[in-house]
Amino acid sequence: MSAVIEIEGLHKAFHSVRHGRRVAVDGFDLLVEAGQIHGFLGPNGSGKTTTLRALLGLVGADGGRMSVLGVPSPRLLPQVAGRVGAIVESPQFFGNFTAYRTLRLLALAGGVPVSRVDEALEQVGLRDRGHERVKGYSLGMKQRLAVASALLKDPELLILDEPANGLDPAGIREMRDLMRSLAAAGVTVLVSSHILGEIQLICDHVTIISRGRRVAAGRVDEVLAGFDQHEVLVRVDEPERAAQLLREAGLPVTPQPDHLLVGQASDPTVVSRVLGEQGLWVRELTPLRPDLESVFLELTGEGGHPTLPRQVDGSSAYAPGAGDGVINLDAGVGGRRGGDE
Ligand SMILES: Nc1ncnc2c1ncn2[C@@H]1O[C@H](COP(=O)(O)OP(=O)(O)OP(=O)(O)O)[C@@H](O)[C@H]1O
Repeated sequence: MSAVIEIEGLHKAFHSVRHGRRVAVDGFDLLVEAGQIHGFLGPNGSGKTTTLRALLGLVGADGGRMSVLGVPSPRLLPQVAGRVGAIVESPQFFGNFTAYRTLRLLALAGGVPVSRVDEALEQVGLRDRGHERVKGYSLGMKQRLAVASALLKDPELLILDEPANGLDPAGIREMRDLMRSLAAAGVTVLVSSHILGEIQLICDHVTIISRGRRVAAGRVDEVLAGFDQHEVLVRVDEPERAAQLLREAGLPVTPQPDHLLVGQASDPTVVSRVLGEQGLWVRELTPLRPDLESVFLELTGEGGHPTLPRQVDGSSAYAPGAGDGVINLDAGVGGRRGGDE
């Protein structure tokens, strides 16, 4: 896999008379490889937009190394700009123009064949409505028009900053389908968001940023596996007796009001066997898998974990240093490893 975006050690601080110096991005790393739909996740104000703006030369970085499609960015970005589509700042469209006219103007200005206009409208599902005025468009349609404007040059890489922002569930689903179809067509997509369910549904890889630093990166399933406690939820008629039997079998049990949480149950049949052998039959046995939301909340310290962000990393290219509160997951290996907390 070739690197499409590489960021190493990006630093950016803003200075203002009122707030003084504010560090927005603090030694951040990002690796996006060809063919990925890569989710860039972080809470509000964690540095996502600043990172993307710095990558594209819309704001100057204070330090770090960045490249896009193999060339140093932003210095040599113009060399590959024709292969990159990006929507980092919401484009404003003239309400009285149709989508077709809008894109035609952009195509002419950008030296793109006008024949691409219909194709781009088709790609975002606006072909049938392309001759309507933009002011009559829904927010979702405007977002899709924005994506169409980035697709005009038929890019290899598409960078989208919060494309689902402000969309209703139907609009979010349209955006998701659009990204999937682009990825199927071979476009590498980097999409920032704080809508975690969306990212989990669309993206194969993820990088999580918190307070300007990367706290997790890798394949979504590997990042999630690093947080799998192998817990199962058990419902049974005699919970107290069941808890005692399970503890005697060496399994940690946390009683809840209407069920038991049993840890270290990577093989849930152990639980049913221990209980069944004593005549206790389970009514429900559900393995609990972490989702991106719970992992995100834990990593970004927004879920009641006041500890410093830890790092989960499925990418060998940026194996974090030892002894810095890091969890390092080798590609393809689940489970927690390395220095934890
Ligand atoms: N032009 C600017 N001047 C001063 N501070 C800024 C500027 N742009 C961003 N910041 C600050 O940098 C930090 C990171 O902001 P950034 O917009 O990159 O975060 P974000 O992750 O994109 O957030 P959101 O999801 O809310 O868009 C914030 O504290 C923000 O206030």
